[in-house]
Amino acid sequence: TSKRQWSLSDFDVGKPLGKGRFGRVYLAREIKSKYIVALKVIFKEQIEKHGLQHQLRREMEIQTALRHPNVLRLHGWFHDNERIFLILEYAHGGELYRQLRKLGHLTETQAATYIASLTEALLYCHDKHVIHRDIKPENLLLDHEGRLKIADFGWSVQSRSKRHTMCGTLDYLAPEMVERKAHDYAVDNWTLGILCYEFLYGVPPFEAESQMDTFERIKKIDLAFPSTSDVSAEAKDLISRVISFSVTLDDGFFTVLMLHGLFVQLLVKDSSKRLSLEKIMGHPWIVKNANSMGICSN
Ligand SMILES: COc1ccc(/C=N/Nc2[nH]nc(C)c2C(=O)Nc2cccc(NC(C)=O)c2)cc1
Repeated sequence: TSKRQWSLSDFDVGKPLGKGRFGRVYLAREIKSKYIVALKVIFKEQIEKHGLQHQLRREMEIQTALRHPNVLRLHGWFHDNERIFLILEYAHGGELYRQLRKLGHLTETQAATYIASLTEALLYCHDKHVIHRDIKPENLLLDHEGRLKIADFGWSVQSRSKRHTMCGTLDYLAPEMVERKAHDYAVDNWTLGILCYEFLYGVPPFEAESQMDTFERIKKIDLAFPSTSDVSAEAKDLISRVISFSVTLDDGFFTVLMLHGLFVQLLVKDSSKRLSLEKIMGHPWIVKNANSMGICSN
């Protein structure tokens, strides 16, 4: 379908699903096939104002090329004078963030299933040399079966529901990002550790009063597990291993030459160390708790 020339007249546009910084997302049905999609409308003027044309084109090329059950499909796109329309896969369950807020925290089966799905999606993306860099609960959607879908390659959609200041939050930034070091595949791994913690405890591990405090906590890897929660030792082992692994990568295997504040070069001495994603898939907590189909009833 992505080869066809689409236009707005091909669709019945339905209710708005949510608002974005650059436009809105609507439920829509392709008239001929009756196929339900999510139509994301982006205003060209907004994109031009922020000089994001090339980034948008790159994100669209990436997402069109990715085919994976845990990556939201971009079926195609079209534009008129003032708007760009993205024809996206519709995920009935909406943002995982909303489910997490509603439930407070997830069961170990749910958390392990989502982490396994995310890891498989990241293995696929990294295999295609795509680094998402922006994985947070707001960018994770659920389909009608509860299957996780990574959405928004680079575009965060402001949901209509009350939202924690995701765009401003530093909670998910890995140390190399916080210290403005070149990010790399390890960033996505790091974010998995953050998300796993948030799935099980309901809050990200380095949440703090101010941004500066969060900065400091990330740099020091000030990771604490509340004794009140009955989270299994295996889960804590996975979280601390993934987070400390990323830092090890940062300290031991990354040599980032920074001159005059510019990134000069990123040398990964031992690229085999990067494959921590496989290690996540083989971790006892994942093997024991994750649903192999990537689906788990609430
Ligand atoms: C407000 O309650 C909602 C419940 C479910 C949805 C489902 N959205 N599903 C989507 N499929 N493909 C895309 C793209 C989307 C989407 O962007 N959803 C979206 C956008 C903005 C905010 C929200 N908010 C929530 C709570 O899911 C969802 C959207 C809103």
